[in-house]
Amino acid sequence: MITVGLLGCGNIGRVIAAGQENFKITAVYDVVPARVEAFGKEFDAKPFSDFTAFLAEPTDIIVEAASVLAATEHAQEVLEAGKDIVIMSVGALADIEYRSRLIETARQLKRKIHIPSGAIMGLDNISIGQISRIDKFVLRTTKNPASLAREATERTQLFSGKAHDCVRQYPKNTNVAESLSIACGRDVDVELWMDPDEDRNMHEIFFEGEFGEAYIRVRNLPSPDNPATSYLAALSILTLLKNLDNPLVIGA
Ligand SMILES: NC(=O)C1=CN([C@@H]2O[C@H](COP(=O)(O)OP(=O)(O)OC[C@H]3O[C@@H](n4cnc5c(N)ncnc54)[C@H](OP(=O)(O)O)[C@@H]3O)[C@@H](O)[C@H]2O)C=CC1
Ligand SMILES: O=C([O-])CC(=O)C(=O)O
Repeated sequence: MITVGLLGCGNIGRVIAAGQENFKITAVYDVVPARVEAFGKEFDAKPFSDFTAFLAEPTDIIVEAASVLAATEHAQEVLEAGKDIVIMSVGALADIEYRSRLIETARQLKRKIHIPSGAIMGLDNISIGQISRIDKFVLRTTKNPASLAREATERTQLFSGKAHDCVRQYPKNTNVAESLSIACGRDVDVELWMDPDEDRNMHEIFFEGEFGEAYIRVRNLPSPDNPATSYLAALSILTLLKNLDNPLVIGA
């Protein structure tokens, strides 16, 4: 049985904990002590408010489902402690120097950094961008203003530019832009819109290159506990965890 240390006892953490089968969350950590205590009690995991003690607990893998700040602060020490990590707050990897350091540490220590597909589809074959010519890559994300903690009476563009800049400005809403950039091997173009008539978290991907062209549209239901996060993102990381010990690897 794979043992998991969960960093972040929020919306995604709860979906993962409720779906445990071939893995067991044995240790949990969060910035909110009362939350981590209650979570530990509910899911029979040891609660920690001190990160060093959390990391020292024997676990096979740490799952970060907290924030870009948490991933930035802790991913390196997780790898240095000899553990694999799953990073949900992929925006942390927009810092190229930091990303390179993490990858180098993982390579030296023979550890893995897993990035779930999250709130999008198609990440598998978008990786062909690493070996093949790409002529156009645009991610257009549209959310209800409430999901962005804003108000608007009409469709409004919030951002147009590169993924790295977008995820820095909207770290709770555009991690997918960074996942796509890593998969495709370039800082992709991003548009972020808020639309009061859209009740879903919509991600449209326009992809053209040597292979031909693709258009992917995902209209996600928001998570019940956090409208900024699509429910698909929680399902995605849960699926990744369930397949960690599966010898059959599917997809690019
Ligand atoms: N890759 C992808 O496709 C997607 C990624 N995400 C990202 O996944 C992450 C988790 O999402 P979700 O579960 O919905 O978020 P929630 O806000 O519901 O839960 C996150 C939990 O982690 C806590 N937390 C935040 N910062 C830290 C820290 N530095 N150390 C310890 N605990 C911390 C939060 O506390 P507090 O409430 O006090 O902040 C909260 O309890 C987010 O970063 C989100 O942006 C979301 C959707 C898609
Ligand atoms: O959940 C989503 O739809 C996307 C999201 O918030 C992110 O990429 O951070």
